[in-house]
Formats: sequence, C-alpha cells, structure tokens
Amino acid sequence: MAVQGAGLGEEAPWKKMSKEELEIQYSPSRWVVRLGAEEALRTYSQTGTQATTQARATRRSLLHVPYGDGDGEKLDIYFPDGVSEAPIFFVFVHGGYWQSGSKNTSAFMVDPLTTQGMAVAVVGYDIAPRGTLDLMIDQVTRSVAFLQKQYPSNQGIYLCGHSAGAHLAAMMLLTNWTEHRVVPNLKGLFLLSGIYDLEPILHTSENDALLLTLEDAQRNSPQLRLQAARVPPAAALRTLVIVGQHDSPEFQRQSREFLQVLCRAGWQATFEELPDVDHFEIIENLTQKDYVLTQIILRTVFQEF
Ligand SMILES: Nc1ccccc1C(=O)C[C@H](N)C(=O)O
Repeated sequence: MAVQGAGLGEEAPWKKMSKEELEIQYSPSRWVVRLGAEEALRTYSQTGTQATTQARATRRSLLHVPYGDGDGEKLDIYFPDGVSEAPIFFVFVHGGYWQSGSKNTSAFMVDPLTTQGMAVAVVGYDIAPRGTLDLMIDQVTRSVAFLQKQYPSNQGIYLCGHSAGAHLAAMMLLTNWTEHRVVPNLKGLFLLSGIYDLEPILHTSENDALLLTLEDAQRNSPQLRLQAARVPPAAALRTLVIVGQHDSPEFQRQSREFLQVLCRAGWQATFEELPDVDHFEIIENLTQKDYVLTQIILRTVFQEF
C-alpha cells in the first residue's frame, strides 16, 4: 500500500529524502536551537525527574497503581487539594520513541494542573525492546479503561500524549471500548509533537530497537487507519493537534496531515503551532502555569463546565 500525502494524491515527501536526511528529520534533539542535542535530551530528563520528585513530595498521590497484571502496567495518580469522588482527569502518556522514558520522570504538568483542581494520571507502559507497539497501545487502552472503572463518576478524562506518546494516545480514537466493557468519559485529546504515520520510522535507526515491519507500521498508524476505516467520530471528544515551531519539518508535516485526516473523517479537531518551543520545551514548559499550552489546557477543560 502506498502511503500518500493526506488525500492530496501525491507521493509523501519523505519518500524523496535520503536515508541521512530522514535520520535528521526524525531526530528531534537535532532541531533544538537553544542547546546542543545531547544537552537538550539531558535537560528534558532532568526537568521531568525534578518535577516528578516535587510532585511526589507535595501532592497527595497513589503511586504505582496496577491497571493490569504485567510489571510495567502501573500508573501514578496525583490529586488536587480537597476530597473529590468526581475528579477531572488529565492522563499523560510520555514520549521517547517507544523505547525510552518512564512515568517516574514524566510528571511535568502535575503542579500547575492539580493546583487548578485536576487530577493527573501518568501512565507507565512497557517500552521496547520489552514491549511491542501493539502491547503499548493495548496497555494505554487498558489504563484509560481502568481509570473509568475506578472513578465511574469522573467529570471527564482528558488524554495527552507527547511524541511517541501522542501516537499511543491517538490510537485511542480507534479503540472499540465495548471490548473493554466500559466507555471512558473521554472529553479531550491533546496530541503534542506526535508521529501518526509510522512508515518513515522504518528507515531510521529508531527502528533498531522497535523492529517494526511495514505491516506493523501500517496497522499501528492512526493516520492510515482513520483514512481507511469509517470510525464514527465521538461527538463529545475534542482533539487538539499541537506542534512546536522548532519541531522538524517532518514532525510539523505529520501533525498537519493528521489534522486534515481527522477533520475529513468528521472529528472535532484543531491545530496549534506553539511559537518559540522545540520538541522538548513543548512538554518541559508544562511545569509553568503561565505557559501558553498550560493555559490552552485549562481553557479547554474549564470552559466546558
Ligand atoms: N528522549 C526523548 C524523549 C521524548 C521524545 C523524544 C526523545 C528522543 O530521544 C528522540 C531522539 N532519540 C532524539 O535524539 O531526538
């Protein structure tokens, strides 16, 4: 099957790129302007570790809650002040090319969001080589089903994914929830700097650990799947596709094309390019309450009440 530009009929532009060029386009750290590549990755990991340490020290939390039987099937929940049986959840799926990162270093947004009254759940999943992409998608699905079953009177679940985590979150648009015997109260999807067509990844070194075949890539590409399947859009769900100004041109193209596919399929979706942020700042800055994306999240969530 030829992967084409979103319905435009022409060959996808990445197919004309050399292997070297594709490698650069799909290496987010090489597009960071404020720091060198290695320093950018280090800062990202330090910021996440620090935010998580602070969240665990200061917020009421339930840590390492099992949502399944597997060792990696655990999530952390951070609560706002005051007892609420009916929380609004912000569920975060971390990035790292499906092969790095952890819930234990990804609680970036806990402080500003819990301060405003939301509960934040940070999902752990089995990264490669331990987990396959199919397993990771199933794990994120089960983590969302678990939260709905544990908190049946929640006032909304907002799912957010970054980078590879945005891919995993986007796959939730294709979930048949009746198989999980629960329909989560999903109200919003925040997809940050994601990858929605996985085929280009096959031609990069990121696939050394993932070992995706073309069939794996196609089966797990939300862009292709939503183009092919007639999935009825969920009326109550808003999707925000968001990319950083300093994300690579390929990452920007991935987000814009996925937005087009969503809109054509009838989903309620909008697009934002955030000025002055790169692939890592887009998420690191969520530690700050006055960051434009923190404000977008709060407006999206609280306007609906
Ligand atoms: N650690 C990450 C966390 C989040 C998102 C991407 C990464 C990456 O490492 C990407 C790639 N290996 C890079 O060097 O840009």
